[in-house]
Amino acid sequence: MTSHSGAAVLAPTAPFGLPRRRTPVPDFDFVLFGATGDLAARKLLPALLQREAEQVLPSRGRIICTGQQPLSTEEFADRVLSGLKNPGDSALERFRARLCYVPVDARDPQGFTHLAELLTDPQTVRVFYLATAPALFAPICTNLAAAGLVSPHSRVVLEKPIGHDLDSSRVINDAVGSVFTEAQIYRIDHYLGKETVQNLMVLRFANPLFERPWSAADIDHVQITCSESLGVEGRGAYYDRAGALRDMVQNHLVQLLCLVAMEPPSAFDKDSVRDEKLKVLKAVRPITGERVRTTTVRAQYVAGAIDGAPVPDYLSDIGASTSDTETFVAIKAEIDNWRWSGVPFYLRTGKRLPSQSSEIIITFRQVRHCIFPADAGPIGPNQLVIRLQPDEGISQLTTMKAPGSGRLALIPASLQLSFRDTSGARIPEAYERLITDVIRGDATLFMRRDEVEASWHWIEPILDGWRTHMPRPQRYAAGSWGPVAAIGLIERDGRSWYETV
Ligand SMILES: NC(=O)C1=CN([C@@H]2O[C@H](COP(=O)(O)OP(=O)(O)OC[C@H]3O[C@@H](n4cnc5c(N)ncnc54)[C@H](OP(=O)(O)O)[C@@H]3O)[C@@H](O)[C@H]2O)C=CC1
Ligand SMILES: O=C1O[C@H](COP(=O)(O)O)[C@@H](O)[C@H](O)[C@H]1O
Repeated sequence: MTSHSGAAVLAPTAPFGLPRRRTPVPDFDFVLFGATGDLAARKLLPALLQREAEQVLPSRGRIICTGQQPLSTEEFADRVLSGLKNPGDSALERFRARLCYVPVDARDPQGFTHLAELLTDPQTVRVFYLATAPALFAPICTNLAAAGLVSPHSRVVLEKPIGHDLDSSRVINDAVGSVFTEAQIYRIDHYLGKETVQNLMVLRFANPLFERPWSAADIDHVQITCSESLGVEGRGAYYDRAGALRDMVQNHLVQLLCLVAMEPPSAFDKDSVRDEKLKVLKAVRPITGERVRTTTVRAQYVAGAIDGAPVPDYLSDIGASTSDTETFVAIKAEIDNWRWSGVPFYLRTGKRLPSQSSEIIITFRQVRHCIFPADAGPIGPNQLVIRLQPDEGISQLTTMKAPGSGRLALIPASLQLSFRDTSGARIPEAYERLITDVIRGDATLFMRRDEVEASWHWIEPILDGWRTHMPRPQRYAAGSWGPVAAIGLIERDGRSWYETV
């Protein structure tokens, strides 16, 4: 086999991804708060429709949608269905039959009595999915409890970010925790539902080939990049209050860091995995005071171009005349434990970068002694590139002999494995898996309270340091890989950022 780049391709010998679930999805009532919002329209309802098309949903499963807007079920369904791609095979009609819309103001108990009229069977699994601003999580939970809607078979899903900082996150967790037990609370981070992110655990813990050299003894550094070419896409009001650190690093990048760095859990179950992630969070070195200057970069995009098309600056995108919100962050993180001492983890994320791509790159240490003549060419470090999106897969950068009978020449070569080509299967959207996991009651790919708070505990000193020492974000042109300072962050250590596809 050869790859599109002409390099050799690793032939797969086993199917990838976590074991396929056989447990059927039980009968359910899925109550979606924020059903008229952006997340519901772009991710949640399409994910449910896809599950419908795959005939995974039981015939007794209702999707009860709520929002403030006074819509009838028919108006809501018309609006939603017109925006969804028809998967064919009568799935759209079956899906419409499950939908129901109830106007509910999260802060007004009245609407909850209407929900109570619908939710009459306490034995049916009830999922309350809170796709609203986090400020509404507490009132929604309080009103659900007051209306008698919380049964032992109820679960609540909290969208990220949970809070704005450690204190606000604790307040929300306390309020939700006074109504639901921890086992009933599903804190979602959709990155954990991405096929390749799950595969990271399989890669590490089902392949001794990778697990054995997985430490400071053999790994030089790790890069985690989530690059977006998109801007804030109509979410300016939210984003300008959050910024890239809260929006992406506190959750998605920190979770990826944990999955790369954690010790092998004793089993693939929710608490074993979450216990190990928590240990990593406790070992990440705090970035306090002036250290933000040398270990972090924050920046905001100005006008530029992506793929030849002009792109306006951030202020025009959010319709404001001034803002100090960062749309780019780079951080050098260090983990103070036996396995990772001395191995920097470089985290980078930003909007309006050259490509929409997320990757984890593990760079191994150089050979200890080179036996080849200097004129054979350099030996680059081995790299393992885990592509989360697009074109999910793995590449291994190696050094090979250039074919031919002349003088020995060493060349870099890439062994590529594309999950799509390997399995031939459609790669599911993260929310498809996560939503059915909640209905099934599997919390393995969700965050526990202590994890979320430990992550805020690490993020908060960075926010404090920025307020004091770096109140103004640097600038970068849309379509570039961020400010020069981000390059400096890694070059100071004698390394360079890997430019993602
Ligand atoms: N959009 C995204 O890509 C992502 C979003 N998230 C998170 O998901 C959540 C929702 O985000 P998003 O969809 O973008 O937000 P939107 O602003 O698009 O939607 C907010 C939703 O909340 C509803 N709402 C607002 N106020 C009330 C109220 N008082 N009572 C009842 N419902 C209310 C709105 O209803 P109405 O329209 O009727 O007012 C609307 O359905 C946020 O926590 C966000 O951080 C997480 C990851 C990605
Ligand atoms: O949670 C969020 O994630 C998206 C990026 O998700 P992806 O699956 O497209 O990589 C980001 O655009 C958004 O700002 C953030 O809230």
